[in-house]
Amino acid sequence: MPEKVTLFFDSISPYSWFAFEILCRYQPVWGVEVDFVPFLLSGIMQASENQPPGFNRFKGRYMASDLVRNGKLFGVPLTRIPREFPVNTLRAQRLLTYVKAHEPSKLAPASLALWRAYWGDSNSIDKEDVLVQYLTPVLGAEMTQAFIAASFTDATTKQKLIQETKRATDIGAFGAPWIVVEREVDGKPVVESFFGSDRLENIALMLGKPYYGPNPGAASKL
Ligand SMILES: N[C@@H](CCC(=O)N[C@@H](CS)C(=O)NCC(=O)O)C(=O)O
Repeated sequence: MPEKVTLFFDSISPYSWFAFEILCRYQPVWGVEVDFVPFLLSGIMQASENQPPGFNRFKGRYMASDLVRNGKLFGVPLTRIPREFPVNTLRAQRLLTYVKAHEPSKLAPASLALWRAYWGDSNSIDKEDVLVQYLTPVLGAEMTQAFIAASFTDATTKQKLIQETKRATDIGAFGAPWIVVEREVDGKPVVESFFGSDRLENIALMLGKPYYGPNPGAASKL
């Protein structure tokens, strides 16, 4: 059984952005299979009877500075809590689900573009013109228009997003990023879940892989 890391994410979640970036950097270092899976955090919150941390004003205030500090630590251009927060990411997550199904190699750049739009540039990703602006450099103008139109109406995409959200709930997810690590120990499959972008070091330890901090490329040049 090959080692596999599955990252469930929603573009509303800035901590998912950190984990996604770091996992992209470590995938070639660790040589493990990585699967990025768009899900719907609002569905996870509902199913797990949890609440986004920002709903508590003390946690919300702390998060605002924690996020900017972590952006610097991880080398991710998160600048501030977006002007319009939260936004509904149903359209964005359906669109990423559609991209994964039809143009899988574009999932990572498309996801990163949406985080940059919302958490970097404070542009609301529930707006079609924002999706067009940020995805055109990734998919090209024609494909962007076609994918946006199709993903909003396609029944398979709608079902897939529901299924993936349910799959994460069934594994025990209560937040994002939700990271599932599959490996074999003594010939038996072992599956473990991790919550948060601050668990990459634990994952490295579990997989018996090196961890050089959030930017392995920079560390190797030291
Ligand atoms: N300590 C985690 C925090 C991650 C986090 O707060 N994620 C939010 C979404 S952006 C969440 O789902 N929170 C649920 C909870 O705190 O129970 C990290 O550094 O990544």
